[in-house]
Amino acid sequence: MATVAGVAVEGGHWIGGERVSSPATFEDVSPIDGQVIAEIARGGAEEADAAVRAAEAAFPAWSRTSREERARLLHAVADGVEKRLEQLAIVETTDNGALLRSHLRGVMPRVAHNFRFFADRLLELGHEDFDTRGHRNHVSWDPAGVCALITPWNAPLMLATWKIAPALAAGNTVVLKPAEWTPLTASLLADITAEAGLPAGVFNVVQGYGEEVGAALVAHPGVRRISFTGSVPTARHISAAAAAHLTPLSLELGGKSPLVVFADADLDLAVDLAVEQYDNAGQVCLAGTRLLVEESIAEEFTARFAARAGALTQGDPRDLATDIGPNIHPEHFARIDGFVRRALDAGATAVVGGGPNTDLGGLYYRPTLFTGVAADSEIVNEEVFGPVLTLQTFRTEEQAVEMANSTRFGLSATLVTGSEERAARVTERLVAGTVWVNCFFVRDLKAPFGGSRQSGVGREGGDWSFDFYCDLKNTVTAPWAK
Ligand SMILES: NC(=O)C1=CN([C@@H]2O[C@H](COP(=O)(O)OP(=O)(O)OC[C@H]3O[C@@H](n4cnc5c(N)ncnc54)[C@H](O)[C@@H]3O)[C@@H](O)[C@H]2O)C=CC1
Ligand SMILES: O=C(O)/C=C/C=C(\O)C(=O)O
Repeated sequence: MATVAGVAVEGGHWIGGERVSSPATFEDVSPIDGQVIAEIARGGAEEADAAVRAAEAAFPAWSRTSREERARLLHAVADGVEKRLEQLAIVETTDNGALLRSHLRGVMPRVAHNFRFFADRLLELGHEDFDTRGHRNHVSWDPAGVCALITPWNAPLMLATWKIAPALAAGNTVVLKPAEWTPLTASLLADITAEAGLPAGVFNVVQGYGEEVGAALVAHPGVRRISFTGSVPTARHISAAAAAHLTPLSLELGGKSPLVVFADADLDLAVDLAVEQYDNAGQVCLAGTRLLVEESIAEEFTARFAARAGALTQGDPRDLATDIGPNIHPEHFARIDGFVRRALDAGATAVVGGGPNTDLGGLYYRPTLFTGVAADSEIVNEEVFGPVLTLQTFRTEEQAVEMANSTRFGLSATLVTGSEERAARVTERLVAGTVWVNCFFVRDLKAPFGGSRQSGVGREGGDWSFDFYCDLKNTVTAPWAK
């Protein structure tokens, strides 16, 4: 048990409704100041197996629990999240360095909303009936079984509960493997589910490294669904493991999304939206990191952007006035810096930032904007996952579309334009799971969410989540004899 920012957090796994330790542990380090904040159990194949078995044992009763009761319990979990919102927010900030302000105002309320939304959606989920030559077709959503959920560190509890809530609502049991850099809020969530009255084994957490407990979990024959959010290389490993048992999987991966600004745009709005892409120190998969700006306004846009970016406050994420906190980990910081150095070596110009924030030290990287970047350069095509944007210009709508679609990713795209007709024309041709027009990150959980190309496989959200987490069954019944 550790005390993090005054909150007691268990470092063990949560398996079958009990805390379980492992012979080995690893240190959880805060990106804010490099302090070790907790010792966490380092699971492996044994713990993955124990968690899947606990989830298998809990499945028959949970899958037959009425929809109303499942929904009630998920609302009770949401109540627990809301009751402990401040604790969850400060623990998450201490663990991953994202802004306390965001956790308090947006992220943790969204965590509660994830549970409430899917609880309510479950009760609305209809069943389809139709006739074929007098025979009745009845389509039902049957729970699939044990779901293995593997999640990243950039928005740990929000991205985990976005999967946990629909998986549980659908009548499945869950084994969650949070990222090893941010294990803490998953552990607090285990306490909250127990307090809410979720039966033992319905929700389990295994802690540890991806290559160890994560790999064992996704290769387990008892797992019926795998949902993963993270990087493309890890997705390849997980897909290969899933192939062995033909386990259905959902992948939400990285991006290199365009933010396209046309000359007819409201320039103040365009600059606001562009600066917003530094949110979470650039560690947002959906971020529009490639600014594509119509040539005639590029000079003015760049000047205004530089002024706005220069006024951002970088510092301790626990301070509510801070706009940009630290990046997650020294390894990740070095990776970001590598991208920036190679871009500079290749001749790019840093009109904003261009290196670590040496005044603050630690893991603080200056928000950076590059111009003079080649279309085929690394910095334009590879995901940095840090506060690093590029700016390229275009002359025609055709060219803008071509540039927007030019990477191997297709997660999101943002358009800023004053023309409704143009927005419709361009949107139709963009390869992206989500397109925002004159806005960014407006999310309705009813909407399908996921990526095209190498940004993902499949969609979750709304009824698409139930489609993924269930085995759809069609029962065809002949007319009964009268
Ligand atoms: N599309 C989306 O919604 C999002 C995508 N991402 C992407 O994730 C990346 C950053 O997150 P990271 O945590 O660094 O990604 P990552 O792929 O390294 O790790 C994600 C999770 O996978 C686990 N893992 C690693 N190797 C594994 C293996 N062999 N088997 C099973 N599990 C394994 C890790 O322990 C962690 O829990 C970025 O590329 C980002 O774009 C991040 C957030 C949202
Ligand atoms: O809104 C969602 O469901 C997913 C959002 C993704 C992020 O916040 C992220 O990758 O940072």
